Amino acid sequence: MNIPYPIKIRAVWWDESSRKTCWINTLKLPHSEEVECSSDPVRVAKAIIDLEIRGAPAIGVAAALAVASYAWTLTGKPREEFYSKTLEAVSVLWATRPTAHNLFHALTRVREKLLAGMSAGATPLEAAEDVTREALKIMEEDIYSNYLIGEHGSQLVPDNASILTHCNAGALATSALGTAEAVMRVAWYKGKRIRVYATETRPVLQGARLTVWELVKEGIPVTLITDNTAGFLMRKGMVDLVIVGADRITREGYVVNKIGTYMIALAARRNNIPFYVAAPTSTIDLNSRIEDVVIEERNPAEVKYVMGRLITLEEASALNYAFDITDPDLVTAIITEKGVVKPPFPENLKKIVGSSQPH
Ligand SMILES: CSC[C@H]1O[C@H](OP(=O)(O)O)[C@H](O)[C@@H]1O
Repeated sequence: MNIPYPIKIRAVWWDESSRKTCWINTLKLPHSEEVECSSDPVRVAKAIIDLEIRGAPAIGVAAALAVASYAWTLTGKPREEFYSKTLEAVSVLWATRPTAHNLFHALTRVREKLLAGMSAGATPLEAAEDVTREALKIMEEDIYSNYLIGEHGSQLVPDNASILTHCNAGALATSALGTAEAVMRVAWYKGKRIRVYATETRPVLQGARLTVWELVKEGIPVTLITDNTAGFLMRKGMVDLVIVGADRITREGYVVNKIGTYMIALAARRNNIPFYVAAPTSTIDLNSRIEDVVIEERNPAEVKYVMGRLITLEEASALNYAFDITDPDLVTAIITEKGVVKPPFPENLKKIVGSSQPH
C-alpha cells in the first residue's frame, strides 16, 4: 500500500536482508540518531521497557516484528522447540508495558498465527514465513492508517490554525507519519499554514525531544512550551484546536494517553477549544472498561532526574504515572483511519471498529 506522502522518519522497521527488527533509539534524540537491529526478543523487550522504542503503534509493530525476527533464528530447531520458544518470546514482549492496546492487539495476531501453525503441523520454516507475513501486515496497516488518519483529520484543521499537542504521537511513535502529527503533516502538505505548540511533556520530555525534532525537520512551525503553559495559552486565545494521540481508547470512549492529557482536555473544554484524539482502530479496546485498564507506573527516578541530573533530594519519594484518563465528554472527536468518530462514543466506536476496511 503506497501512500502519496514521503516517509522521512521511521521509528521501527524490518530489515529484509538480515530479517532483523530495527529501530531508532528515541532516548538518544534529538542529539544523536542511533539505530539498532536485533533478532533477540529480550533485547527488543528491553528497548520497549526503556523507551528506546515508544508510542503505542510503534510498540505493537516492534513486538510483532521481534517475534518474526526471532522465529527465523529457530527454523533449524525441532518443531516443539521452535513453537515453545517463539510463544515464550510473545510472553516476554507481552509483559513489557501494560497500557498501550496496540501491543496486545499485535501480539495476539502473531500468537494466533503461531498456534494455528502448530495445530496445522506447519514446519518451523513455514511458521516463520507466516509470522513474518502477519508482522509485516501489521506494520503496513499502521503505515496506511497513519496516512488515512492524516487525511481525515486534516479536514478538521482550519487554514492558519494554531494547534496544541502533548507528548509525541508522530513518526517516532508509529510506522510512518504518526497519528496526531499525521494530521499536522497532511494539513501542512495540503498548504494549510498551521503552527504547533508542543508541550515538553515531563518527565521524559517526548515533546521537547521528539515532537520538536520531527516538526523542525518537516519545516512545520513549532514552539516548545512547558506543560504548565498549555492552559494559559488556551485562555489567551492562542490555540484553535488540540490534537493528541492515545495509548488505549475504551469502548465508552475514555482516552488513556500521556500524563498531562487530562488537564489539557479540561482547559480546552473551559475555553471552548476542540479536543481531538488521533488513533488507529488498533488502539481501540472494545473489551475493556476503564476500570480494567492498567495505568503504567514507571521508575520514580524518571521524575527525580532530568537528563541524568538529580533535581531533588535523592531520598525524596516521587510518583510517576506514565498515563492518565480523559473522560469521553471532554473529547470532541476521535480521528481514525476509518473516519472521524463523534459522540455518542459507545455506539459509534463499536460501529467503526466493527466496520471492515479503512476508507
Ligand atoms: C501514537 S501513540 C503515542 C502515545 O504514546 C506515548 O507514550 P510513551 O511515549 O510513554 O510510549 C504518549 O502517550 C503518546 O500520546
